[in-house]
Amino acid sequence: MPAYDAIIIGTGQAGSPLAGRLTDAGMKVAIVERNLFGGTCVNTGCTPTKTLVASAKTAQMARRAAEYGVVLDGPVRIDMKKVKARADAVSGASRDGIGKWLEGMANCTVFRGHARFVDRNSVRVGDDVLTAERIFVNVGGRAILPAIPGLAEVPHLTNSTIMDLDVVPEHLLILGGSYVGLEFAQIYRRFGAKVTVFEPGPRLIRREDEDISRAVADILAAEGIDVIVGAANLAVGRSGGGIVVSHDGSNGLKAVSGSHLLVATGRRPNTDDLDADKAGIALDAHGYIIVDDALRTTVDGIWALGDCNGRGAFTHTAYNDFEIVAANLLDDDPRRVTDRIPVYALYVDPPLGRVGLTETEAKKTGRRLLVSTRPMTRVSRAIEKGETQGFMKIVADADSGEILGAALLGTGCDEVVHSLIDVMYARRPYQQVRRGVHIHPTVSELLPTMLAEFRPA
Ligand SMILES: Cc1cc2nc3c(=O)[nH]c(=O)nc-3n(C[C@H](O)[C@H](O)[C@H](O)COP(=O)(O)OP(=O)(O)OC[C@H]3O[C@@H](n4cnc5c(N)ncnc54)[C@H](O)[C@@H]3O)c2cc1C
Ligand SMILES: NC(=O)c1ccc[n+]([C@@H]2O[C@H](COP(=O)([O-])OP(=O)(O)OC[C@H]3O[C@@H](n4cnc5c(N)ncnc54)[C@H](O)[C@@H]3O)[C@@H](O)[C@H]2O)c1
Repeated sequence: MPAYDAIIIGTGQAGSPLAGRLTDAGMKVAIVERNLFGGTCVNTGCTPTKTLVASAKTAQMARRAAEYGVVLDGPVRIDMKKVKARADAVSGASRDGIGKWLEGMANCTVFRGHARFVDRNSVRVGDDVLTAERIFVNVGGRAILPAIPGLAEVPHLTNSTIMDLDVVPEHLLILGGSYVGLEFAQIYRRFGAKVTVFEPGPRLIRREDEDISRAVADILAAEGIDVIVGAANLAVGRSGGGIVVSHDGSNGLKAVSGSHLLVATGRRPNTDDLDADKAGIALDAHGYIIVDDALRTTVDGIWALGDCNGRGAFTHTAYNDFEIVAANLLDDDPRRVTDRIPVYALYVDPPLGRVGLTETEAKKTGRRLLVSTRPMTRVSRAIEKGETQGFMKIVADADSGEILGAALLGTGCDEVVHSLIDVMYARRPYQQVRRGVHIHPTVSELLPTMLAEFRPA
């Protein structure tokens, strides 16, 4: 039984950097990966999707070229094999970099295979049983396949298998109108597919404020994406050579036929095949590993990081989990999950940059609120770029001046939102940055103006 100082299960966004820190600290580490180095983000998540978003944006700008006085002879055509090759190359370089780094890391042994707990100190990988005093679980998650009638009988794609497509679907049907569904909806629409999104909820991206949902729906509708919200009793089946999605609409049963089906209905943690119970690790009702504020599981000497602990669902939260665990373990620095402010972006174009509470959530706190909004049609840089869709909204506490949250939907807003993120981390009231002079012409230059224009909510 090879004995290690630490075992890491999974080479996602937390596991690999943790291997680096632990070996630097002199520990002998085993890291186990059952599939591709780098996990979801690198192989089937952020990296390939944002590469596809870039191809889709280029196609869209090429279609709009004449508006900018740029002459392109002939219609825009998509070479999907090249689009895929570009995404594969970007992902591949990242994956190979991580693989080489781990395999060349002094004091680190890489095991390729599926890890299962044997007990609280040991893990089986194939014929090997590894033991260690410390075990770090970074197993991530995968797409949920919901219990929709007919789904098991029809060919369907997930965020993983859609990466293998090297043709543009004639008509892409998408179940789920949230991050995964909407990013792929716009990507494939811009590649020339007909796209229909089915969302059982009353609106798209339901966690956001209604005005944001509406604005995103308008942006997608303007590009010809069909969105069906309130789609009840969804069922799928075959129709000729294709697939049909049926749902109860306002006037009875409706059916839409398409060539491909993408399931984008949420994710589940990879804990069902981990034998976590053999180590005594407690899971919640959805299979997430229960952790405390320092990411310790219910078993001494076992930590859970990244998507599998249910405390975050993004690459930056998984990486921050690594920072928290390393700080507590190696630096005597009591970093906590609750120090983290929720931040994320939705990469439709224009993107939605988000930080903190939504306006709806802020209202529920009972605080007196200030709100400032500005349409992108009143942002010079957006006008100059010819990208005036969307609007920006900032919410603050009227008494303390604390910025509580922001939803910035507009060109460049995945970057612009970081000005506000930094003020929130610095725990400064908005008055301290309201008079800051930002660079003209940028979208960011309107943030001080918006802070000066706060009105009671
Ligand atoms: C389509 C899509 C787009 C996304 N875009 C973004 C984005 O733009 N920005 C963002 O911040 N987030 C994005 N995300 C989310 C982001 O990808 C995840 O939050 C992040 O990858 C989670 O990292 P992780 O380290 O928790 O797990 P993962 O990256 O999933 O890594 C887990 C690893 O563990 C391995 N593993 C699992 N079980 C075992 C086992 N028993 N034995 C051995 N190995 C095992 C897996 O093979 C995998 O390599 C996206 C997700 C999807 C699906
Ligand atoms: N830009 C980003 O950072 C980014 C991009 C993609 C994914 N992600 C991560 O991936 C996670 C998963 O994203 P997601 O969009 O798959 O899940 P989600 O949980 O955000 O949304 C799932 C959607 O599917 C709908 N749904 C549920 N059951 C359904 C059914 N049976 N039929 C049709 N629709 C159904 C839900 O109402 C919801 O709108 C996110 O939480 C996010 O953390 C992040």
